[in-house]
Amino acid sequence: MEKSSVISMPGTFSSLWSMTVFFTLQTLSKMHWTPEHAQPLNQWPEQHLDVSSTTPSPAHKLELPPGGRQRCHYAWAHDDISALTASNLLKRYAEKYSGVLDSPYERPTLGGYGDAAFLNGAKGDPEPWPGPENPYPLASLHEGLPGTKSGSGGGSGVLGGSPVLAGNLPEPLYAGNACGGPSAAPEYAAGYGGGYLAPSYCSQTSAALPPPPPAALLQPPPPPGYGPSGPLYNYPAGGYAAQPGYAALPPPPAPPPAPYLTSGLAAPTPLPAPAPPRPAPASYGFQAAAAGAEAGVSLKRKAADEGAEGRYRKYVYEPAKAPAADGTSYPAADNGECRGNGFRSKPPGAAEEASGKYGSGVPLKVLGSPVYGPQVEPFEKFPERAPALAPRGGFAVPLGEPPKGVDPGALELVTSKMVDCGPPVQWADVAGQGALKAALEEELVWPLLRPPAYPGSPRPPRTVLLFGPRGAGKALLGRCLATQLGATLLRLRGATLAAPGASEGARLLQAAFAAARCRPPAVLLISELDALLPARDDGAAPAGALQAPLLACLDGGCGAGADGVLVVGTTSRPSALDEATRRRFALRFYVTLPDGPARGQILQRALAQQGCALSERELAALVQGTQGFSGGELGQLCQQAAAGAVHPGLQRPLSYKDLEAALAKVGPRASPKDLDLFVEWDKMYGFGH
Ligand SMILES: Nc1ncnc2c1ncn2[C@@H]1O[C@H](COP(=O)(O)OP(=O)(O)OP(=O)(O)O)[C@@H](O)[C@H]1O
Ligand SMILES: [Mg+2]
Repeated sequence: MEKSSVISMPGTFSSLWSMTVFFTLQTLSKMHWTPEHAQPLNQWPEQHLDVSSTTPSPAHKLELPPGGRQRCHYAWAHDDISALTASNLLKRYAEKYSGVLDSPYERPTLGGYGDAAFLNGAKGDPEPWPGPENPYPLASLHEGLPGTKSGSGGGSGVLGGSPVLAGNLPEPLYAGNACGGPSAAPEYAAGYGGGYLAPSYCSQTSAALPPPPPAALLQPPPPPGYGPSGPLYNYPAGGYAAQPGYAALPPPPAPPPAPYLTSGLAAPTPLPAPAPPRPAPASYGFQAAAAGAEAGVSLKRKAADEGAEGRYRKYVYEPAKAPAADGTSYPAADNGECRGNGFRSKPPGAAEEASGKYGSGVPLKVLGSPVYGPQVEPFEKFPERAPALAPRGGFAVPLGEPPKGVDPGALELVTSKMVDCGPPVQWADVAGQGALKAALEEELVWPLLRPPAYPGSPRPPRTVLLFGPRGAGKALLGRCLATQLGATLLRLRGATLAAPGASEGARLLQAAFAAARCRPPAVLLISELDALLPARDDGAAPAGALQAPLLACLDGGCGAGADGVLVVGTTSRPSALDEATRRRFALRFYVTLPDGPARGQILQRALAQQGCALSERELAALVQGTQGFSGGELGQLCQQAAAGAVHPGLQRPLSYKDLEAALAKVGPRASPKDLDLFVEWDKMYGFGH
């Protein structure tokens, strides 16, 4: 038997029907295709099955890709069926379906047919065919066939199936389109000759289907505002509505103050009579240093500057008080005995207890430039006091003997000239610098006063470097440290030591360290430390011959290695310190210029000393006009104003006009560049606070 052609069945028929026609056509050997076969399948019932040949006609040939065949499993006719069987089959199914074939019908829409029945032309089971799943909704079959109309014509398939079929065949077989595609089928062109090839080739549509969408399109759609064409962040135009419970959010923090601008008092309204023009201090950059220095300050320490309650309240600058009734700036000693650093009969701890630990009720002295000089007392007259004080941890050591090798004459000179007998300085006496004061107390004073936690516990630092512009209060803080430690204060000036020559300076230096060791606890305050070192910036004079003795003494070679001595070095030229010297100072803190509020406090206090009280507006204007002034320069300003107010034969109180006039003569010395260098050095070598 000649190889039969491929005969596929309409997809809209039931499997039974397909098998019937299939086998009928299959077994009618020697049948030949006639042009009648090219008629649409909906005309089949009216036509006889005049199949006389298995030779495929051009209309039977489908250009189907292999994939389509695999997926569709359409039937292949073959010739291994006997003539008898074929005859029987033909007879049987012709009888069975004669009524069907002969009856007129209406063309239903394809949507009424199931999609499982004709998935495979050879399988009529209602169960789903275990073939590959179609991940995408299939397009209409006809879109993929040659000669079909594109578009979504609403016509039914050619073999859309008759209502008779629909009624006769099992329900599940007609649940929809055989291919699972859209139920609407386009109409075919009039000349289309593939009546047999009508839309039942459901699986073949996979080849003709448009390519699957890209994977990106299969993703769930992004939320609004995140689409590729949408804006990156879809902020509502008017901002987010207040959420319940979040309505009272505070406004975002203000940006940090601009460099070199005051962050303190508000700019006052201009005064009626402006001062004569002076090199504008407002453009001065002094606040950059403060801002940079305070960038990393903890809130805890910042609270000190803001006058917060609690343990840091003691750092708050005390308001100005009038001088003592007797006119003396400092309380007279009970017995006139100088114990160094202003200590007299009462230890600082006792004074604190009497006046409240954090300064409330402290009998204030008037600050400003102290009018005292180092009060001298012979070494032998040092009072006994250390044992009487509260336990001071490692800092309280028994009196030491003068170390051997120290020149007794120099020792005598040091003790007579360098012991500071000025008044004690409390934290509250230093305006501003809250963070620095807290850092000094936490990292220096407390560890020194606290008893060692255990034998062999690390030693607290014994050296600290305070660096910053001239007059910023470095020495004042050194004095304050001595007060807090209840220590004898010995003050040295680098320039003074270097002046008499290298050998004499070295002798004095060693004697100072030795004297400090003899009277523990002691604070040795060495101002202008850079004067002892080789000049690095300007290449000028001092040969730096004192550097070696200084380093030796700092290492303990001058008897200063004892526990009871704290060395405080200050400098306004930290860049002059080489690494060896720098390393000798365990702590390095930047003493910044006073900010606006601190300037106001210093001015108030200094002016009160002069018997001058400015109005709030005048004081604010003065604070604004003294940006970049150090504490020392503010004191000079007040002194200059006071000098201007004195006329021969006329003594009048100091007024704001005098201060304005003084502003034309006294100005800040540190330039913005200097301040930037401090900030840089602090970043590199400082400890921050
Ligand atoms: N924060 C401050 N509060 C109160 N007074 C201050 C403050 N800063 C400076 N002063 C006053 O300014 C004057 C100069 O201060 P001090 O001698 O401590 O400055 P300094 O930094 O040591 O200067 P120098 O680098 O020239 O040695 C002192 O009279 C001091 O009382
Ligand atoms: Mg000083």
